Amino acid sequence: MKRQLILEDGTIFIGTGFGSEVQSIGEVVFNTGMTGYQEILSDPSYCGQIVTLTYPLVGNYGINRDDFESITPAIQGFIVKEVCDHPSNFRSQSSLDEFFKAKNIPGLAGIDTRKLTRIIRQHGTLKGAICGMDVNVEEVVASLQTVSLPTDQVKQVSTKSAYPSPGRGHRVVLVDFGMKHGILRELNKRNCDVIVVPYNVTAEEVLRLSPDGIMLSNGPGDPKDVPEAIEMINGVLGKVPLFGICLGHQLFALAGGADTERLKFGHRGSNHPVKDLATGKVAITSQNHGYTVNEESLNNTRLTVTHKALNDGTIEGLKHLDYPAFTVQYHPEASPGPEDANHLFDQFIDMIKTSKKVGEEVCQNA
Ligand SMILES: NC(=O)CC[C@H](N)C(=O)O
Repeated sequence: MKRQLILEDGTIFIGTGFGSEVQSIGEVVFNTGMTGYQEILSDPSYCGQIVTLTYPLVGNYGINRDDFESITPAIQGFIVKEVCDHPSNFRSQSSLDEFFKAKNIPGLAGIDTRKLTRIIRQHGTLKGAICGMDVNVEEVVASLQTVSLPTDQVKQVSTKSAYPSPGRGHRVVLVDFGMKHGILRELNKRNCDVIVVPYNVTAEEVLRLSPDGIMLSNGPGDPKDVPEAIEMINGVLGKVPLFGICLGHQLFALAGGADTERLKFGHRGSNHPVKDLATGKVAITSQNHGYTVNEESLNNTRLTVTHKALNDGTIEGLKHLDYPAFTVQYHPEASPGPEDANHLFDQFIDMIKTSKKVGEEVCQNA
């Protein structure tokens, strides 16, 4: 069935609908990954957004049991050049069409997604609506121009209550701002005794769980929409080693007194080069973010830049000068994407071990 994408600047793309036939609106963003569509569409950081892929044929290996990054996708819509109706893979359980119907998410195929991407690159991220052909386009454009999108995305996707993911190793409190399951998998692989907690947990509640380390997850939206997390981070900083990813990195920066700002069209893909300023080594990383830390705002803080993006020079990593705490803007858990940065989870575990050792020595000398 014919359906369309209407952008707030009045551009229209007419294609064929798949999945649900509901009308939806959201921020239209593009991802340049050549594979990994299941992880992308189930990454909670895309909550409230309509995602388009620049890779032209999507759905070939279907949807399987194993590759989800969350239980239910939080995207507002999915736009591809060509959707595969008959996936072929031993793991495939359903096609994209069947999956999106079951999840009540609209899809649009048959449009020039690279042209759409160029428009977004030129104008910056735009709001858009996926709808049928029977709407009044002028009215839709006018409402897109005036509507404000929700700001409670983190609340929508974070866990409602704490739950354990037990292990025999270090206890890690993982603050779920819209966590990709890949982060939990990486901690589990390292035998961590993980407790996942909601986004609005207080510092006291975190410390009462006696963590050896605190992990701040990725998540959707503007970091400034989560002030309770900034307060929590300041309450735990210096008391327990801390590692943050993506939204966790941005919140760490805000807690440290720095500022964040919106990027024109964001970084979303699986091949973003990032330089480690200490070693000069470049990692190819998986990324999905629309905000970044403002470099000048770091001037009077105790935070220092550890990593930079090679494409546009934006900040990709920070560490605290006084406390065991570091964060990255990119995704060391990949899912999807290259695993060049996976060692950062080991660095976190090493930081926990060192802190424990220092703590023991202090106790012995007391
Ligand atoms: N993946 C993330 O955690 C994204 C962080 C934030 N929502 C941004 O878009 O910049």
